[in-house]
Amino acid sequence: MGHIINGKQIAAQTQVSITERIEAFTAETGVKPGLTVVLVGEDQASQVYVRNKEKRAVAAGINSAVIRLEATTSEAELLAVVEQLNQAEEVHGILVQLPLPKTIDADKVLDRISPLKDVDGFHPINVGNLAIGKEAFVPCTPAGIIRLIKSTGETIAGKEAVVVGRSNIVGKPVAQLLLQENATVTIAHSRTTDLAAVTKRADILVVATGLAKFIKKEHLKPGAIVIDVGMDRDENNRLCGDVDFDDCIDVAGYLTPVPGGVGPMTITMLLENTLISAERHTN
Ligand SMILES: Nc1nc2c(c(=O)[nH]1)N[C@@H](CN(C=O)c1ccc(C(=O)N[C@@H](CCC(=O)O)C(=O)O)cc1)CN2
Repeated sequence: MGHIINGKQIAAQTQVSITERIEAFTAETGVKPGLTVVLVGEDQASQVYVRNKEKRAVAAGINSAVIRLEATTSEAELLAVVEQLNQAEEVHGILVQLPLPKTIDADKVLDRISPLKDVDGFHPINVGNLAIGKEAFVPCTPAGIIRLIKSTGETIAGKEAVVVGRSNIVGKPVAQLLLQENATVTIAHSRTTDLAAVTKRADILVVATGLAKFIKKEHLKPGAIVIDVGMDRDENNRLCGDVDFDDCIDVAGYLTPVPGGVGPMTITMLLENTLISAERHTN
């Protein structure tokens, strides 16, 4: 039976140490890290995530604000809000919650956020700096994934890592981070022929396909560390991941559950990025 990686517990422990660092930073500088989240529209899941971000930011000692805008907000109006936040001295981190309404070009908005306040790590300058190993804001979900892998105590250097999925938000950045940790990295995707032959090589398998219970035990190397980034619905409309947990738990060495795996780490890493940004903005 593989070990379950308890993301909820690791996120809570990590939040305690970030809170202590924020306390020390504020005591030394008199500055409270500031985070503003912009939420456009009524997407139910986004509302829950944004409320959780606000609650956890406040608990960590961050000055947290949420700007809620109507679903009918135009792209120009949203860009003007981002511009104001770029100029606001007390705001160290800006996050525009995704998805945005279809009437708004998300890339255009993300590109307008100052790269120095881009705590999501989605701005092309941060993406580029991450790729060439320079100082960058690291996207929160990929950063959390690396922490979860490290929590197993296994070394990453020299291991075969396979990432299934090539999105800009998870697949590509997590591959970059694994490469920085000296893993041998393969990115597989929907056009990969004989996926199981590729995933079976993986000592570390990160799955971000968006397909419910897509990865079965036949895809795994016995003992592998398996990180499930999926947030899908099963046949009973229950939240599940891209990995068939019940099928894989006896073959994997370590496996993240859904819920309670990668998701909780995303918000923790956002708090850390906000602290890092406040430190960089404060001399
Ligand atoms: N600007 C951004 N937008 C979005 C991001 C992001 O990183 N930046 N990620 C997701 C949503 N998200 C945070 O914003 C997020 C998703 C899920 C979780 C989480 O803790 N999930 C729980 C389950 C929750 C449930 O029951 O529905 C879990 O996995 O245990 C946290 C944050 C898209 N948008």
